Amino acid sequence: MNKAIGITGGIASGKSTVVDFLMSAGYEVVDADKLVRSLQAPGGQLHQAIFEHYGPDFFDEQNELIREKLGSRIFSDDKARAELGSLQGKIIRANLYRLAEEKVAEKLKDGLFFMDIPLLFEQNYDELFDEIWLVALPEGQQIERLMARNQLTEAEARQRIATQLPLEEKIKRATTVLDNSGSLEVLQRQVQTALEKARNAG
Ligand SMILES: CC(C)(COP(=O)(O)OP(=O)(O)OC[C@H]1O[C@@H](n2cnc3c(N)ncnc32)[C@H](O)[C@@H]1O)[C@@H](O)C(=O)NCCC(=O)NCCS
Ligand SMILES: Nc1ncnc2c1ncn2[C@@H]1O[C@H](COP(=O)(O)OP(=O)(O)OP(=O)(O)O)[C@@H](O)[C@H]1O
Repeated sequence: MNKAIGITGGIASGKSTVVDFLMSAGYEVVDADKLVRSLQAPGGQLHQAIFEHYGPDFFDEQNELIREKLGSRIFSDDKARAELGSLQGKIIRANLYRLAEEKVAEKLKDGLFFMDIPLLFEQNYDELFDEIWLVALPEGQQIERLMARNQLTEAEARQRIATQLPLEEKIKRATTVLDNSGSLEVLQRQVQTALEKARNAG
């Protein structure tokens, strides 16, 4: 039986960067956002429900969801975000649980299974994991990195961060905190240490 490790953190905190380290070290990592995107693609379990609720204006000529448009809608409106949660929540949850169950039973490097799952705490996925690694950084730096990566204004970046659980709350629920306020090398060393601990904990 593999050990399941959830990797989480606020928007633009550095989860994908941690995942890149793990994957280049040969570990398998399931990406929850990617799974959600496949469910939202034409023919996927969520596509029809989103189409019926939001209408054709939210889809392009290829019938693909215009993600930035739906993102702008839900990040600026609490009610719209809650609605999207009720529309998608159950199906996403069932698929993530199924995938985790499958992976935990597979033969994997060092008996470790990782899932990159941004909304782990907000949507209460804690019980799926033996360990939870939180990628953390001060809000000022998070805003800077988010603005640079997504070409957002400071107000837009702050608004997105405000839709997520505060960092202090996440720290309380994490088993390991990876501080990403320094260089990539410093982050990588913390990942190595966390990996050694996870392997030794059996
Ligand atoms: C609204 C959508 C279509 C926007 O797509 P887009 O490609 O612009 O963003 P992407 O999916 O890459 O998400 C980027 C980041 O935004 C944050 N985020 C996404 N959804 C939410 C939300 N409902 N509340 C708070 N933060 C969110 C996460 O940090 C995520 O990593 C998409 O984010 C979505 O369907 N969100 C719901 C996802 C969900 O419920 N996932 C559950 C398992 S993590
Ligand atoms: N230690 C670091 N120093 C400088 N920039 C960094 C560092 N770590 C990550 N970044 C940059 O910050 C941005 C956010 O990192 P990354 O994409 O890994 O975050 P994420 O948590 O996966 O984001 P999201 O969940 O929003 O997709 C990226 O542009 C990345 O290159």
